[in-house]
Order: sequence, then C-alpha cells, then structure tokens
Amino acid sequence: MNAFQILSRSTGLKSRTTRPSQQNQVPTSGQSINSISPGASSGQKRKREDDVTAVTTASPSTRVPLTEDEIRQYQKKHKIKIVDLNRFRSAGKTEESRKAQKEQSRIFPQPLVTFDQLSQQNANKSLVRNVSEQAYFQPTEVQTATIPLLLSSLSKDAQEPDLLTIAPTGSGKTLAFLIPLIDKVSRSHREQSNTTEKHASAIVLAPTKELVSQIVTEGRKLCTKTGVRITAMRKGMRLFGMQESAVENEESEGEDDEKESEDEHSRESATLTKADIIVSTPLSLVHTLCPSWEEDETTPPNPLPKIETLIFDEADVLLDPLFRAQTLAIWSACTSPTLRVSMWSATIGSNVEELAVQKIHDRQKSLKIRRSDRPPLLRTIIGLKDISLPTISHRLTYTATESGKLLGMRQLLHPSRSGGASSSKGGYQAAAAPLRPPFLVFTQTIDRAQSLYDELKYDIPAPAGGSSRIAVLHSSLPAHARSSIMQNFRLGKIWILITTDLLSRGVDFRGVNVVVNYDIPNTVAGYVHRAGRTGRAGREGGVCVSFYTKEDVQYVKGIANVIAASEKAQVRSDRPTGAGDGGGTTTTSDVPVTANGGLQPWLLHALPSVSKSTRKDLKLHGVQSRRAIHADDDEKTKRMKRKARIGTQSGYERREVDRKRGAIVHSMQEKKKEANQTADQENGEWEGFT
Ligand SMILES: Nc1ncnc2c1ncn2[C@@H]1O[C@H](COP(=O)(O)OP(=O)(O)OP(=O)(O)O)[C@@H](O)[C@H]1O
Repeated sequence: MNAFQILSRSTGLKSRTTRPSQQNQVPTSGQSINSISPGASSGQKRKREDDVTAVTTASPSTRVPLTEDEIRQYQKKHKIKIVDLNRFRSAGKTEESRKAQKEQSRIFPQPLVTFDQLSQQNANKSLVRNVSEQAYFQPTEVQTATIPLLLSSLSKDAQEPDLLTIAPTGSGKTLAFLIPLIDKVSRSHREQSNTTEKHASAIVLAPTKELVSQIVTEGRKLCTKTGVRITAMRKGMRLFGMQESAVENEESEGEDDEKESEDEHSRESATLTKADIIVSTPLSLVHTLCPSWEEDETTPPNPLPKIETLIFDEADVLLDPLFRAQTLAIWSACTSPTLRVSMWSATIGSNVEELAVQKIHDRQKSLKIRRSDRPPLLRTIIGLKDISLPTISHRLTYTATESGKLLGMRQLLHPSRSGGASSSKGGYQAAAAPLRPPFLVFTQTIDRAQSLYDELKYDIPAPAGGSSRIAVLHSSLPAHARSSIMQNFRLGKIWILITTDLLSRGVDFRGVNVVVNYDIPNTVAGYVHRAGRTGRAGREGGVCVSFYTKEDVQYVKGIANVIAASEKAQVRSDRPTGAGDGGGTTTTSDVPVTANGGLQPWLLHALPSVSKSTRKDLKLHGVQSRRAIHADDDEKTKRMKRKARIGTQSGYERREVDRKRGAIVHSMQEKKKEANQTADQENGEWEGFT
C-alpha cells in the first residue's frame, strides 16, 4: 500500500491510488491476517474457512451470495456477532435459557467483503470512488459487518435498523457509519430532486470538539462530488426556521475543519445551514435548540422533525450522566417517526445498552409507531468486549510515589541516561529498544497536565527542537490553540503531547507510539480508550505505559484485568516479542511479566478487588489526592493534595518561587502606578496651546 496515501489521510493532502497486493488481509490486522480475531491467522485454518475466504475474496463479477452456513463461518473467523435485541430481550431468566435465546437471536446478513461490492449494489458512484481514492480497499471487521446492515442500497427489502455497535478502538467505526449515511443522504437527494428545499437530515453527536472536527474532515473527503454536505455545528448556526437570505455556504470540500474552528468566534450571526449532515457536541447543539438551556434544563428544545438519522459516536460517554441530559434532549427533539439511531463505541456497558434500548422503545410508544412498522433493533459486537487491541503491549509500572512517576516519565524520555535499554530488571525483555516518540501522556486534571508540562518543557535538548517538541492540550485553551496543537502533533512537529481525558476518545493520531497513563484513568473503559490511541488500524508496536503509586493500588485491579484479558486474546506468534517494548528501566519497579511479556497471574490475585462504591467514587472524582485543592478542604486533605502536586521542587522552594513571583508582580504594579501618577502630573501641568 502506498505509504503516502496512508500518512496523508488525516492531513487533507491529495493521494494517488495504488491497490494493495494482498486483497484478503483485513486492515485492522497489522502484520497478521486478522489480529482482532485471535487464532484466525495461526496458519491452522480449517479447510472450511479456506473455502469461505476463497468465496468472499472472489472478484466482484464472480461473487455469489454466501449461504447462511458460510456467513456463520465468516462471522466466527472475524469474531463478529450480530444479535436482534428485540428477540433477545424476551429471553428467559435462567442462564441457560438466556444462552439458548442469545444463539437464536443471532442473525447472519451478507457481509461486505470488499469495497468493490458497494458499486455492485448501486451505492453512490462518487462515494465509492472517494473510498477508493482514500486508499481504503478492504473493509475492516466492523465495516464488513455493519455497512450492509445500514446501507439503504443494499437493504432494499430489509428495513434499516436501529443499531448498537461495539468494536475495538481504531477499527474504523467512523467510516462504518459515514459510508451508509452519505449514501442514504445522496439517495434522498435523488428521490427529492424536484424540491428546492434544503435542510439537514442527519446529526452525528460526538463528545469533544476535536472529535467533531475529525469526523467532519473524514466526512468531507467521502462527500466529494456526491452532492452531500457535512459541517460542524457552530455558534449562531440554525438548522431550520430562518430566512433563506441568511443561508451559509458550506461548500468547502477538502478543507480541514480544524482551521475552521479558529474563526468560530467571528461568525456570530445566525445563519441557516444548507448542510445535510451536522456534526456537533451535545452542548453546542442543545444551546442552539434551546437557548435557555443553561438556566433551565427542562425546557423542551425546538423540534427537529426533518432529522432522519441520529448517530452517537462514543455513545457510552454521550449517555453518561455528564452528557446524558443534553443527549436525550436532542434525541427527543428528533420527532420524525422514521428516525434511525445508531450508537458506536469500543465500550458500551450493559447499563448504557439498557438505557438506549429503553429510550428507543419509549420513543416508539410515545410516537404511536405500530409494532409492525418498528425497525429491527440490532447489536453488533466485534471481538471481545472491554479488552484492548491485540496490537498494543501494556506495562504497569509501580512508582510508589508521585515523585517516582516524574522520575519514571523522565526515564521514558531519556532511556539512555539509565542505561535501561538493555536492562532486564523487573521483567523487561533483555536488549529491548527504548520507546520512541510520539508520546501521548494523560493526567487526571487540567492543572496536573499544565504542571507536568511546566516540569518537562525543557527536557528536550535544543538541538532536537527543545520546548517546541512538547505541548499541553486541555479544554481551558482557546479553540484556535487547541486546533493548532492538534495539527502540529499530527504533522510530527510535537513529539510529546500532555493532555487530559479530552483526547482519550475517538481522536485518531495515526503514528502515536506510546500512550503514558501518568495518572491512572478513572474507569476501565477509560483505560481501553486511552490505550487505543496507539495501535490504530492494525499498526503494530504501540505501547501503553501506566504508572501507579501506593495510593492507586486499590484501584488498578480493573486495569490489570483488561491487560491480562487483552494479552490472553493476543496472537503471540504474530507479535515479535519486545517490539517497541522495554527501555528506560528505573528505580521504579515494573510489574513482573511472563516470558512472553504478559502480566504475572500472581499480581492479579494480589491486587485487591475494587468495590462498587470505590469504582463510582473514582469515576466521578478521580484519585482524591490529585483533585484540585478546595477552600473547604480540611488541613490534612490540603496537605495530602499539595504533596501529590507534580514537581521536583520542595514545598519551601515552591513558596520561595511564589514569593519572588509576587514581589515581581508587586514591583511592576508599583512602577505602573508611579508612571500613571507622573503622566497625571504632566497632564496637569500642560496648559495646551493657547
Ligand atoms: N478500511 C480501512 N482500511 C484501512 N484503514 C482504515 C479503514 N477504515 C478505517 N481506517 C483507518 O483506521 C483509523 C482508525 O479509524 P477510526 O478513527 O474510525 O477508528 P474508531 O474505530 O472510530 O476508533 P475509536 O474507537 O478510537 O474512536 C483511521 O486512521 C482510518 O483512516
């Protein structure tokens, strides 16, 4: 595959198309045939599977539909499970009856084995060309499974379903929902060719501006010459109900939306968008639909009766209490009886699934949609739930204290200083290579991200670019600063990006080699998503390093379980042991690993289980000592929090620095005051020309 095409996908540069030689290799598979489905590439494929591969990779003109038995084999090979939730929900109470019911609820639709099948099925020609021009040749597992379910051109007889999809990080979910969406919108354009009215017909919700911007960028590339327009929701933008004179021109194909957010503030006037697909964070959209939202969250938002498709990217976050009220308000505003909803994430817990299913059913009842008219409700799971990608290596590093973490971080940045590259201490592979940037470093709070940045910004030597190579990104920064940092990290100008959970989900930085959990994540799902910023699209060699202190011991069992489960699912024979692993062994103590790099079982047993209430507290507030200091904290808590602050300076040194800084500010204020007084006096003496 042409490396330029791959590297330029997120940068807006034009690429030329060259076909890959190995057609039946799934893109998420890295160097192996299919790493998402462990065992699939072990070289011991059953004869039957060979037959399926032969059938499914035959040229488009010779391809015949697969029999149900062949689809079963195909789904098994690619670890795809599609279940009809309406049938499954009526399952009995006992474990056995649920299992039997689950099996009966499975469905076996034709998979989309190659993107060539799209043109055969009468999908929008420009869309098919755009997919190919972006050098997407072979669908990933999630695309194979879900595109045929959603693509209106493929399912003339079948009704488009409501869909929940759980697929690993970096497995191509964005394309999986954008392709059918763009095709659906272009189809409706064709059907309504005689109407002049233009209006938005689809909404994609995502939790952060960064993700919104990324989806729009990807969407614009796929929309080229299809007549479909996609845009990010902006301040002052209207979806319906304004005069046509205020219509905004959204036709800026190929333009990177990150740049667009720079002049977000200059576009204050209300404009009616002509875009078909609106991508937004819940808050931006809810503010437009319900201007008094901040004062009263119960005010019903303005209805959006023309929205036919609603997509939740990172659905579990959007339905989490943090965003839930806004998301549900938007969902309720979409009053079309033919609305279809799809939800996507690498982690959708059963509580979120319950909530989503309940909401879908309640809505159908309240709109009085007859049972016979209700669409199917499907759930697709790719691989195993709640595990990390097999292409990622994990390291849990015990640092005992906060200062141990800083030391550990510095040793990651400068592995040669400790001679760690060849060390085997603590269970590292002997002679393993040091970890190479780009690094994405996560902290618990904005303050801690900023402090870590202040501490490390002079750690990169000047000849290597100095402090320009390191940056901090969080939600307190203005939109233009955020997008320029994102751009520079993507372009490789920034090597170490320190951030909060703002970038833990959905954001696709192609080349991230190392994810560092400087502070442990608040949830297990958080770990899966943070780790998933590396090893994307089947890229091998990504490493996720997590530091933990004495205080964290009570929380890390969940993370250790994910690591153990991910390593179990790994196809070890396909992974060069120690690839990108090791480096920088330290005075910190690395969790013992087995000969092939896995977590020692005794550690799992030794770590204490995490109670439900502890889990809840951690999720809501993070580790206590790393929270911000509040005025009403007692002295002991304040002391504990001060002690946990990031920095090599002692309390005395910090106070000295604060005192000096205060003195400088005071003296500057004094000088300014004096200057003003002098000016006043001079003004007073000046009599002017008489
Ligand atoms: N069929 C494909 N062939 C090759 N690369 C692909 C294909 N589909 C998607 N990709 C690439 O895979 C990368 C990850 O895709 P995407 O961001 O959609 O993942 P995701 O599943 O949404 O991840 P996350 O759960 O982290 O949001 C992107 O760089 C994308 O360009």
